[in-house]
Amino acid sequence: MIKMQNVRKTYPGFDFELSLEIPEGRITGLIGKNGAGKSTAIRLMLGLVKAESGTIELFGKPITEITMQDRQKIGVSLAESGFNGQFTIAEVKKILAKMYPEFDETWFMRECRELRLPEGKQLKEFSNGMKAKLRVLTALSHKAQLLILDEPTAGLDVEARNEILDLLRDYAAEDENRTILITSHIASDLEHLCDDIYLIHGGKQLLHEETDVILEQYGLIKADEAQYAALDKEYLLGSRKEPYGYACLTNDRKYYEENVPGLVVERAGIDEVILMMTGGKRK
Ligand SMILES: Nc1ncnc2c1ncn2[C@@H]1O[C@H](COP(=O)(O)OP(=O)(O)OP(=O)(O)O)[C@@H](O)[C@H]1O
Repeated sequence: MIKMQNVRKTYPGFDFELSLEIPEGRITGLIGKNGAGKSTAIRLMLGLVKAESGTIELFGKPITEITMQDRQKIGVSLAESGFNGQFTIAEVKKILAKMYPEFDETWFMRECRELRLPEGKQLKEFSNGMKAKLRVLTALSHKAQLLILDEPTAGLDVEARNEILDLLRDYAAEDENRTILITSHIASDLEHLCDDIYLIHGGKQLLHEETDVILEQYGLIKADEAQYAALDKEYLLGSRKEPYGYACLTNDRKYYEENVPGLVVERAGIDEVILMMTGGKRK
C-alpha cells in the first residue's frame, strides 16, 4: 500500500534515509523520539516535500502518478487541520461533503457529538484536544482505504487518547483491507493498536518488527557485572550501564531464560525497546 525505497532527504544537521513497506490491511506504527524524522517520512509519502533520491509508491504506483481519485482514498491527519479558524463544525461538514463523494455526514455528526465537540464554537476556540479529535474525525469521515495519521494522540489526556484509539480500532475492524500508518512517540498507544512497528532515530530505521514478536520474544535482561561479562551477546540488541551492572535488550528472551540460570529476564514493552535502542549502547 505504501512503499518507500532508499528515500533520502537532508536538512541542515539531519540526514533522513529510509525504506519501509506498509502492506494492505495492516496497522503500522512509526515510532521515534522528537526529531527522529516521523513527520518528514509522512510529508515525503504525501508528496508535501520532495525526496532527493529513492522511490515512493502509494497504491502500487509512484506518488507522481497519484490521481485525484487515488487521493480520495486517503485520509490524512497532520499537525494542522488546514481549516480556517473561524469555521464551525457545520462549515467543516459542508467542505468535507464537497471534497469527498464518500463523506458520511451521519457518522461524522454522530462522532462529533460522541466526542463532545462543540457545534456552536469556531475552531480557533477549540481546546487542543478538541482540535486533535476533529482532525482524526476528518481523516476517517470519507471511508478512506488508507489512513496516514501524524501524532493523532499528541497532547491528549488518557481518556481522549483512548477514545481516538477506539475509533481507529473500530475503523480497521469494519473492513479488513483498510490500512493505517500512525506515528507516535507514546509507545503504549501503539502497543495495543499496531500489527507492525518501525522504530526510527536520527532519520534512520533502527528496528522493524511485528508488535506480537516484540511483546512475546523480546526481553530486558538485568545482569550484574560478572553475569554481563559471561553473557553470550549474540541475541542482544543493546545494553545500558546501570548501578547494579547492565540492562540489556534481547530479541530472544527464551534463550537467556533457558540457558543462563539465575539471570533476571523480564518481558520488554515497546517503551523499553525505544529506550534501549535509542539511549543504550548498541551491543
Ligand atoms: N522544513 C524543514 N527545514 C529544516 N529542517 C527541518 C524541516 N523539517 C524538518 N526538519 C528537521 O528534520 C528533523 C526531523 O523532524 P521531524 O519533524 O520529521 O521529526 P519528528 O520525528 O516528527 O519529531 P516530533 O516528534 O518532534 O514531531 C528535525 O531535526 C527537524 O529540525
